[in-house]
Amino acid sequence: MSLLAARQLSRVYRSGVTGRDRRTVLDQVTLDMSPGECVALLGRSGCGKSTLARLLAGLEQPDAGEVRFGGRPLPTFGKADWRAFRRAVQLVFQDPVGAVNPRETVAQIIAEPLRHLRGLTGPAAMEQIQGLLRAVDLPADAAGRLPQQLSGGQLQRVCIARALAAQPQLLILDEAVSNLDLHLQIQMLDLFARLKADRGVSYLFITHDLRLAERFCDRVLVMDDGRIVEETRVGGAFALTSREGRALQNAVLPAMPPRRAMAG
Ligand SMILES: Nc1ncnc2c1ncn2[C@@H]1O[C@H](COP(=O)(O)OP(=O)(O)OP(=O)(O)O)[C@@H](O)[C@H]1O
Ligand code: NI
Repeated sequence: MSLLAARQLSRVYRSGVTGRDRRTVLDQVTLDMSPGECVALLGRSGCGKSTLARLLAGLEQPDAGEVRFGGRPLPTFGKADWRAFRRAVQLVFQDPVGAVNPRETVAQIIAEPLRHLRGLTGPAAMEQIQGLLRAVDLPADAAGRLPQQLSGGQLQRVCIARALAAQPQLLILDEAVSNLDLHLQIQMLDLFARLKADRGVSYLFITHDLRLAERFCDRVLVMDDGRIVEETRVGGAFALTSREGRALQNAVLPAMPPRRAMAG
């Protein structure tokens, strides 16, 4: 069974006054995610990871190819199907400031998907909001604050809570934990791992840190210049062999805490 799949997905951005300058940002990308699977997507800045994430989430249309959800191509969806898709596939962006309305409180931000996607309002919604804030390690009184009253890392966790509020089947994390300190990154990954174990949630985890990918994911995809150039299962001493993959394995990164700290 396929949860979300991309078939020969291409995206070309046009620029210049006449739109004559064309840049192929995604070049026939094909991938398949199974329910409950956790896939890491790595590759240098500008290789097309975020573009692929937006296409998979249905936020942008491909120039060629298609995205399929549960075996059906997205363009054939009716209105009710779109709502179900919105609920099933959530995306968290790297920049939390651009992803929220600055005039809404944290509670209002998280209440949005609860109301629109799950039909929850009033005390039932408030209870969910408090539970979600606890899950992302924010204090209960954060509910009444505005985005500008939070740190970048706190606002990022609000965005994660908002995505979780939909109870998605697939969470696309576009460097969604990269701006958090390592301790919090691991805490969030523990939370995601629990949701994976308890509810079978799947993840597309976009990162620059191969070690986090290795700890958290079942499979690693390496992108280079709009293509997936390498794919490998995680486990044992796996080696990446593409030019990009080798660069990732040789990257010098800050020290990780010991593995048992992951569970804590
Ligand atoms: N809306 C757009 N119009 C034109 N070009 C774009 C647009 N969005 C992205 N690009 C270009 O497409 C390429 C891929 O961008 P993308 O953001 O997908 O890369 P990325 O792998 O996510 O990079 P990063 O690791 O820095 O986030 C880049 O060269 C970028 O400049
Ligand atoms: Ni990106």
